[in-house]
Formats: sequence, structure tokens, C-alpha cells
Amino acid sequence: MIGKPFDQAAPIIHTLNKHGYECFFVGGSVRDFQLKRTIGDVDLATDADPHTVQQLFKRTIPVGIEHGTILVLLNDNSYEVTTYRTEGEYKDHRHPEQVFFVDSIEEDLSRRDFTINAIAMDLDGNIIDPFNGLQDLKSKRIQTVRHAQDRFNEDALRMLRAIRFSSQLEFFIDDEVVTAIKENRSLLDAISVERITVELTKMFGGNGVVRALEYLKETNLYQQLPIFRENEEVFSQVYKRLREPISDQAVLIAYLHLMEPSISISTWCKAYKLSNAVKRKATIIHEAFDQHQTTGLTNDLLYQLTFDHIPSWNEYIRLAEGKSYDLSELYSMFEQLPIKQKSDLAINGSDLIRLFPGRKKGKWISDYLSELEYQVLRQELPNQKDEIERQVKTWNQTEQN
Ligand SMILES: Nc1ccn([C@@H]2O[C@H](COP(=O)(O)OP(=O)(O)OP(=O)(O)O)[C@@H](O)[C@H]2O)c(=O)n1
Repeated sequence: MIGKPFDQAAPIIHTLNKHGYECFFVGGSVRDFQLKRTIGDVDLATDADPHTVQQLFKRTIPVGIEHGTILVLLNDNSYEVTTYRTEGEYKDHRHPEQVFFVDSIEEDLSRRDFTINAIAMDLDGNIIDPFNGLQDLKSKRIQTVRHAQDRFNEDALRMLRAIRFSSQLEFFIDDEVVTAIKENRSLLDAISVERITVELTKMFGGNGVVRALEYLKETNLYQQLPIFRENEEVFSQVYKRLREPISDQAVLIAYLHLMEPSISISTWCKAYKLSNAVKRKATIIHEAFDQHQTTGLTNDLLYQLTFDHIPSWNEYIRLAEGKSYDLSELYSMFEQLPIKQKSDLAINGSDLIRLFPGRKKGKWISDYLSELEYQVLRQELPNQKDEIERQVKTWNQTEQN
């Protein structure tokens, strides 16, 4: 028994063991467990071949069967179960031409990127750690498994991953690794923008983002990144001014656009293949800034900022810091809001159902609640239960007439 996410996956290990196979937890979940961080996906490695894994479990999806990975569905969770493997020649610094299944967990661990990601753990919490990843976790060091140059030649994204982990975990990167990034940075050109975007998003959202920017500069890796590549000045602005993590993609894009207004939100979104939803949200945030600067926030924007579009006011305020708005004004605006989150509304879904016993549950409940939040936020309606109930009853009557 080592804790919830692992214990939930225990039946997979038990089943494989019962049939004579090994199976261990590997990768990020083991790393994060050792660091007492929140654990994301739990991945497993086994010596059973992918077809055996498919046969042993009722619900499976062959998500990456050619690389030995089967997704096993268990209760409400899913787990990647990958057969021990090494990777053959890489033809393009992205994908191994072929993978070879191997017999031991140690060999499997030896193909992984960093020592801190090359630790395996069993159900009792026993560790297999041939590359001293635990020691590196203690010394907060990012070091590749064996030679950095080889690791980056296999998958160039690992250069960005090193810097992303330095941000998320607030670790330093080993000198040999920094040098290898400097020397091999052009390999990143082979990597798809989508994969780069995933890493950059995690990097900018990490507590060590300032340190990550230092590494991007020291290694010149930023020169391989869309837009920064062609606009050195944009990178120097961000490098000089960004002091806090920004975890939301839209806030980040709005921020980058603020740094250099001549590069539009849609240019950023196109270059990093971000969705239209991110683009819309970034545009709203930007409008909020502009309006705030000239006329103060309108009620509509205030509503959007509070409930729909900004994950937290703190990020908005941080963004404003970059433009030196009067922050005390923003704070006091927030303090004065009659409701600061949805649950502050004096009425909830159950109250609405109780008010209209004959009415079937449905979308009308969330529609009513949204409209009420909006009116209360705009101070058109006081946040008092009796007043709100009176208002709702009038809507109901109008609908019935
Ligand atoms: N380019 C890569 C990507 C992944 N891995 C290995 O595959 C594991 C799982 O990768 P992934 O899920 O991408 O990252 P995590 O390390 O799990 O980190 P996170 O979940 O925080 O993104 C890593 O720990 C590492 O052992 C690797 O060696 N090289």
C-alpha cells in the first residue's frame, strides 16, 4: 500500500504477476511520488508482450502497439502498460525507426531521458534505480541517462523537456547537459510544433520559470522557437520582465502580445498551433486590458473575467503588473464584487428545483444560474435569497405565458 493512484492500479500488477510476468510503476508518477508532488498519469512497464497484455485484460486499447504500449482501462481510470523496450536507430531525432523488446526493467530504464525519470517502483514502494535518480532528486539535478548528446540525438524534444523540468521542479541542469543543448539546439527543428507547445506551456506554468528563461538564453535554445526565432527582442522583453509563472495558455498569449504589440494574438496562436478557443480567450483578456486602461472594465468584461475567461484574478493582476496598471485599483475592484465565485450566489440549483417542483431537471437550471450570476455581478439584483427567488418566479411566469 503506497497511496491512492498506485493502489488503484494494483490489480494490473497482480494480474500480470499471477501469470508469471513482472510489472513496475515507471516514469513521471514515480518521480513525483518521491518528490511528494501531485501525481499525474500512472504508467507501468512489464516484460509481458503487448498481445499478452491485451489478452489478460478485458478492456484495452492498442494506443501504441507498435511501440509496445497498450492502454488498460480499469474502473474509471486508464493506464499505459508498455513492454520493456529499447529504441533502435532514430532516423529523424523524433521517432525510433524500430523498437526492440528487452528482458529486463534495467534495460528499459536505460532508454529513458533523465535519471529522475528512470526509476521503477513496485507495489510495496521498493525502488529499482540503476542510474541514481533518487540521489539526483535529492540534489535537485537534471542529468541525462548516460550521454546527453546521444539522448538528444534520439529525441530532440528532450532538450526542451530538460528546461521544462527545471521550471516545474525548480531543479538545476547538469553542466554537461547544458553544453549538449547548446551544441545540438538545431535538432529541435525536427520536432513538431504541437509537442513544443506542450513543453513550453508546462515550462511557463512552472514555479521556476525565471530559471527556465535563463537556460533558454544560456543555451540559445529560444532561437529554435517560433516567433522568438525571428524576433530576438521579444525574447529579451520576456526574459527581462516575466517574474512569475503563467499557467493558462490564453493569459500567456495575451501577455506575449502585450510585450510586443506588433505580433498579434492570432500570429502567436497560428505559430504555436493553439485552438480557436485559446485565441478567443486571449483576445477577450487583451480587450479587458485596453478597456480598463481607457474607461475601466465594463460589466460584461468583468463578468467574463470573473467567471468565464480568467482562471484566477491573480494571473490577471500579474499580467497587469507587466503593464504597470494601478494594481490597488484592481484589487479593490475585486474586493467589491458582490460575488467572487459561482458558489457565492445566494441561491443554487437545488433551490431552483425546490421552487419549481413540477419542472423536470434540465438546462434551464444552469441558464437561470448564469443569468442570476450576471445580474448580481452587475449589481442589478442584490445577492439575497428572497430577492433572487422573486426574480426567478417572474421569469418562470413569463415563460409559461
Ligand atoms: N522524450 C521522452 C519522453 C518520455 N520519456 C520517458 O517516458 C516517461 C513518461 O513520459 P511523459 O509522460 O511524457 O512525461 P513524464 O515524465 O511522465 O512527465 P509529465 O507527466 O509531468 O509530463 C518519462 O518519465 C521518461 O521516462 C523519455 O525517455 N523521453
